[in-house]
Amino acid sequence: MSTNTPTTPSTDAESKSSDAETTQSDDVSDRPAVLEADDIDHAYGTVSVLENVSTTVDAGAVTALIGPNGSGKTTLLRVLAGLLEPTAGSVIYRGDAAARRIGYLPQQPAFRPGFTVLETLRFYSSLVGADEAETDAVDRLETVGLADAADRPVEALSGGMTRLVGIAQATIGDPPVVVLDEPASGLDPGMSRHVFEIASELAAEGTAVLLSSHDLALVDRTADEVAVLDEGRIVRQGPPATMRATLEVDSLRAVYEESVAADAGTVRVQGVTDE
Ligand SMILES: Nc1ncnc2c1ncn2[C@@H]1O[C@H](COP(=O)(O)OP(=O)(O)OP(=O)(O)O)[C@@H](O)[C@H]1O
Repeated sequence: MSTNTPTTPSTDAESKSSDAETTQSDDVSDRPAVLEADDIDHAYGTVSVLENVSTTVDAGAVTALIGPNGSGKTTLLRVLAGLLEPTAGSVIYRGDAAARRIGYLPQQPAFRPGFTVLETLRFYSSLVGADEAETDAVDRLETVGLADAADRPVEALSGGMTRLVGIAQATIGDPPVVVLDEPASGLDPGMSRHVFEIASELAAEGTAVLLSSHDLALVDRTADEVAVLDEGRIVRQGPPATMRATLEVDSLRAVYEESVAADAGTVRVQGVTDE
């Protein structure tokens, strides 16, 4: 990911965390941009939510958006995923031709009641023309650890299980870009780690994975690139190790605290909170 906002230089050595469990990719040099966003603004009515965001989302990498509540992460993800038209600027897809270019997990996934988990995923597989819709659906369920829930009606799932079905749904058709809005929200610690591992595995296979998260420890360990969003602007971006080194701090949490203006305990509401 690159932006026209403050950036930090990256080197291969710096991009690798010393954490033994890190899954960050080794090589940052040959990741082609799959999505290219240029000078994005977005406003809901008169409320400006994104300003001058220019960035790329790269193949073979996990890119994480972090930022306070209301800073514009969901809005930016939806613009990049092509689900929301920006008020100004453009998003260009530069990936390969694909039946499904972008898979998307919404912040609050919901599925039509009355069908089982397997039927639901089979339906999504058939939409993207998967020849082996049944096998594909079963594989996705196994990947997210939900094979035992295959025959359960979707309305009988817990919140965390529904999110896992959403993640499975987002990867159907092997889209070159997978956008996950807070994929670990509501998941227990083990499943949160598992979901980030899935993101890493997708990136290792060449997928451009873009996610948002408030779990800074998992982001620190997993993401190849991080963009810090504050009040609709990317205020810092780069590999987490580079950001830590630049600011001479030992955690992404400290980078975050140095980068955002929000006071703990107060949500800055764009269009309402005074500058
Ligand atoms: N449909 C909408 N109409 C008007 N304002 C909206 C709409 N959706 C979002 N907003 C406003 O846009 C701003 C950014 O919201 P967004 O959901 O993108 O933030 P976020 O960073 O994803 O927040 P969170 O971490 O709480 O999920 C907020 O001030 C929000 O109230």
